[in-house]
Amino acid sequence: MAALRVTAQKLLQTNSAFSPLLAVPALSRACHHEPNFEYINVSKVGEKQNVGMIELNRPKALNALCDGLMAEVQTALKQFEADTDVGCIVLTGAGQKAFAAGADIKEMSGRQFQEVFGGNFLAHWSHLADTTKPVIAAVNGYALGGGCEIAMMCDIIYAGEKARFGQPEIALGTIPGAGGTQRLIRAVGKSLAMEMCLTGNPITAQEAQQAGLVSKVFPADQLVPEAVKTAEKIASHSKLVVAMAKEAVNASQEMTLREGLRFEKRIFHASFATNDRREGMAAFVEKRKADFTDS
Ligand SMILES: CC(C)=CC(=O)SCCNC(=O)CCNC(=O)[C@H](O)C(C)(C)COP(=O)(O)OP(=O)(O)OC[C@H]1O[C@@H](n2cnc3c(N)ncnc32)[C@H](O)[C@@H]1OP(=O)(O)O
Repeated sequence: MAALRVTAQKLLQTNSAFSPLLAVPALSRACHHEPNFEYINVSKVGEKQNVGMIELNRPKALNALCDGLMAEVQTALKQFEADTDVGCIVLTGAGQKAFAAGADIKEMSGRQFQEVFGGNFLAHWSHLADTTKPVIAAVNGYALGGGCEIAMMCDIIYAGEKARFGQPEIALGTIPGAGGTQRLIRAVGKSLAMEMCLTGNPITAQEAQQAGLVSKVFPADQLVPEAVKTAEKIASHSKLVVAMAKEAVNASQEMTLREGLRFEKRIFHASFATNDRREGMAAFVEKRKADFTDS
């Protein structure tokens, strides 16, 4: 309990001037099992405390994604995956200047080919894309390089009005390595993806929304509360069936239309094996609210 109080105090002190968490209407609570995170803030938020919140917290380095930070994100995601109360996760950056300005260039600059190739550098980042619970990226400010890539690993991207999305690796003499070319082309099409990767120029939140990278744009101070509101809505449904829906949507990126349609239908059939499908339909017929048991 004392540790919980200290963590909550730390959360408030660290970000009291600008933390988007403070704008979340429902009480946010630091996680019970929280190890000593150095680079991120982790809490459960929402009225029912069923939304996992991960806030990248290296504001002096514009939340650059050093190895330690990415390892902590992986740990927090594993915790939320295992937490049966959590139905959705929100990933955001501390402050409004940056979601994340990319991989930590200072850390990366001395690395050699044999180290990055031999050690399969960046492989562990994909944990974010493999999460079975839905993840919403709430992007204020810069989402550049790896920052844009981790946003694209999430299932939904909401942006603040001043967000900037870009793949500026070309100016560093390298190229995106955590899905920047592949996910971008699927999200915005070849011409814009190519332009972004070859010029390094970022696009605005509004351009990203028009092109399809972002689903909604909000005033900066409303971004996280809106993301939490959506996360709460998702968390109010059956976690089992939410995972099925997420898998079906994601499958389309890797399948032909014919394969995707078959896969979707089979998952739809599978939902009939769940108690929650029975409960959801019974609740509609009986004109009452469904009481899902995630079974
Ligand atoms: C994942 C893969 C495969 C690759 C990558 O992600 S490579 C990185 C791609 N990202 C970038 O190239 C962006 C680098 N940052 C910038 O261009 C600028 O910082 C900016 C345009 C985002 C903001 O410029 P501003 O003038 O407002 O702020 P700065 O003084 O430049 O930055 C403040 C502070 O943060 C440090 N910083 C920023 N980005 C990074 C980064 N990616 N890695 C490490 N450190 C970063 C910056 O050095 C400065 O700190 P110091 O004053 O202590 O040097």
